[in-house]
Amino acid sequence: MTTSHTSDANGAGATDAPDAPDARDTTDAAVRAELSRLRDSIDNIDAAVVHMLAERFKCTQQVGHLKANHHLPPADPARESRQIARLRELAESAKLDPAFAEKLLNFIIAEVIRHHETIAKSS
Ligand SMILES: O=C(O)C(=O)C[C@]1(C(=O)O)C=C[C@@H](O)C=C1
Repeated sequence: MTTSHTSDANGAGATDAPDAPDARDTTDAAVRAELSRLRDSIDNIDAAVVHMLAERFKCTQQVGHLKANHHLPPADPARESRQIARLRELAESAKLDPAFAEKLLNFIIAEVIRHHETIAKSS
């Protein structure tokens, strides 16, 4: 930003020469740097989530084959209840919304059950 401002959140800019960098330029640069730093961490976390999910699905694929081979049902609601109770507790102690943790686990498990059903049909 190279023009002067009549006012801004810092109260800066009103007395700047038209083409001089003002306080808002400095703030913008600092905010952009902070945003970029945080986004780098978010990208790393998203990558870790994808890798962890890929590992989880590798395990559940094996469970799917085991269940199909032994004529076990794809879903195990009692196991799910224990997982949800455990995850809600973990979420609470990690200051994550337990309802969100439960929704996320249910979303993942629904996909796993779909995979199990596909495996069972094809075996
Ligand atoms: O543990 C099992 O029996 C699974 O099939 C895995 C899993 C899960 O994704 O965690 C999926 C479906 C079941 O209803 C319960 C749990």
